[in-house]
Amino acid sequence: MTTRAGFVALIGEPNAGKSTLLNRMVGAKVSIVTHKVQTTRARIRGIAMEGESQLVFVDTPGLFTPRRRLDRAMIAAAWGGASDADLVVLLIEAHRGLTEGVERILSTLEDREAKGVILAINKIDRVEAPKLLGLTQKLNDRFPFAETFMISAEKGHGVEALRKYLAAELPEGPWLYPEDQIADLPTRMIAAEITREKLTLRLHQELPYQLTVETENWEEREDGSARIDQVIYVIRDGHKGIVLGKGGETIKGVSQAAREEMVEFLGRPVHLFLQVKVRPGWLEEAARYSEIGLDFKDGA
Ligand SMILES: Nc1nc2c(ncn2[C@@H]2O[C@H](COP(=O)(O)OP(=O)(O)OP(=O)(O)O)[C@@H](O)[C@H]2O)c(=O)[nH]1
Repeated sequence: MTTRAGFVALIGEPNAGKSTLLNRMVGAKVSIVTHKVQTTRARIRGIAMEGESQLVFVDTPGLFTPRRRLDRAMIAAAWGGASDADLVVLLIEAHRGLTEGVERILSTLEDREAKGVILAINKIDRVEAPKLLGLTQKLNDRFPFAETFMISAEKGHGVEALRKYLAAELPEGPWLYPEDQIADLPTRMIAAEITREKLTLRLHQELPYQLTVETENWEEREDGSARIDQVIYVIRDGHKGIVLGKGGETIKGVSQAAREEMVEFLGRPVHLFLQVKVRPGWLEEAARYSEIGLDFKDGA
């Protein structure tokens, strides 16, 4: 039996549908979908098994024009992730086509002499077939993609075919993560991710970009419940206020929503304790960068 395994980087403009696609791909055989699981190579977003292949999806933050130092580090990490990956999938939006942003990404791919890049045209539910064919032609004239897929990450169209293709293209080799390790979910990380998601939902654009959630303590209680202590780290005092909200309203809401989801996920009662702490200087702390899997040798 030949096993295959490798890293797959999903790249694309913000809003292209990377998270949606990732969730689809990881699908029922979910292992981990979290920003918080790290390796020395890149941040792992999820692992999918397809036949005898293990696909490890690595994170690439949205590609945009970097302003701050951390942003630049993020971009470097994104590209680091892409160049480290065995396969790179460029996700673009069918109705937006070859935008300036996509053009920039293609130029970068050219500069880096990226080979075997797979094109996935997403949101095909939003355009008519003739337009789609024209776009496919245009993009393939612009860049030598190894393969083109037309998908709707949201509706699930074409996702299975893409996943099967990726699985077959991965290099032969042993699985990177033992099956039992995948099954044994890093629940702490998932719990942190749940809280982060609730913060995102509640704060929208206000969400401090450099916010992290960590599960600091997890205690199994005799009555079958779990006590989970988490810290929301922000980089400056002002952010603390945003997360807490007026009279603590925001954090209360977040805590309640997160707790409910954790109860559902764990199938037992949860006592959730959230704290907001300022970790100043985080931005400029090089050590932190490497800890969160960021590599800023290019450009930062
Ligand atoms: N119509 C349609 N909408 C989609 C499809 N896939 C994703 N979307 C929507 O597009 C939006 C962006 O999707 P995300 O998965 O968050 O995009 P992303 O690339 O991860 O975004 P960033 O995190 O900003 O980089 C969401 O509102 C999705 O529901 C699709 O196939 N069709």
